[in-house]
Amino acid sequence: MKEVIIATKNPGKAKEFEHIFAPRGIAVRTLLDFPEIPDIEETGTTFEANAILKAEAISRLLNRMVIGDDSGLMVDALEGRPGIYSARYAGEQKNDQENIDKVLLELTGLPVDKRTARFYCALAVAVPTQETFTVSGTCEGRILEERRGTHGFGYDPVFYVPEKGLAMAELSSSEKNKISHRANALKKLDTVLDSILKRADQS
Ligand SMILES: O=c1nc[nH]c2c1ncn2[C@H]1C[C@H](O)[C@@H](COP(=O)(O)OP(=O)(O)OP(=O)(O)O)O1
Ligand SMILES: [Mg+2]
Repeated sequence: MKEVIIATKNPGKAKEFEHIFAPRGIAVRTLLDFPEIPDIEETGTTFEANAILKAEAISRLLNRMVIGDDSGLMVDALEGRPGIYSARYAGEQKNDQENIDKVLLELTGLPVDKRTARFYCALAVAVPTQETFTVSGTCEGRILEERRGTHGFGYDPVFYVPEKGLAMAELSSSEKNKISHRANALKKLDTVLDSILKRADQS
């Protein structure tokens, strides 16, 4: 069976990649399957740079094709924050609930039309001996005043998706995986992924 390795330790991301790749007969492995691999420091200043850091570090280590995902929430009223700091917005402990609370606090009293935001996802594909490339995807929405829904992960409970009339965390995983920033980035890989997988198989 074909297999793709995603350089992530985030179980929420891992589930989404599995959901997206399984119907294509591609098994997903993540760093959760390689507990001995240490954290890759995200020292880049862009989502793309951090996705490349993760993908290339793990690709070198395993000598395999690896996809890195760096993603986050960009709030217009916060000049794009939390941005690349989304995971550690409320501190290095990387706590989703505390991160949400911090964003909600910063937006206290802000009217609906000023609460626009987007999710951003950069994917980097690193293949041994080849040049790494990146794609990106976004998903537009607004920050709610309170949490809604129990699905998904990260900031999903406070991210309202206007086209659905629901919070991201109220969508089923199938629905989220059709419209999310991650899904939109992956769509751009569609045309190249098969050939990459073939080449990666041979390497
Ligand atoms: O679909 C999403 N729905 C809700 N929140 C999301 C989503 N996608 C990213 N996010 C948030 C979670 C985390 O606060 C940050 C990602 O940070 P990011 O460094 O890319 O991932 P991470 O540290 O959790 O795992 P890893 O680096 O091992 O892939 O953005
Ligand atoms: Mg991270």
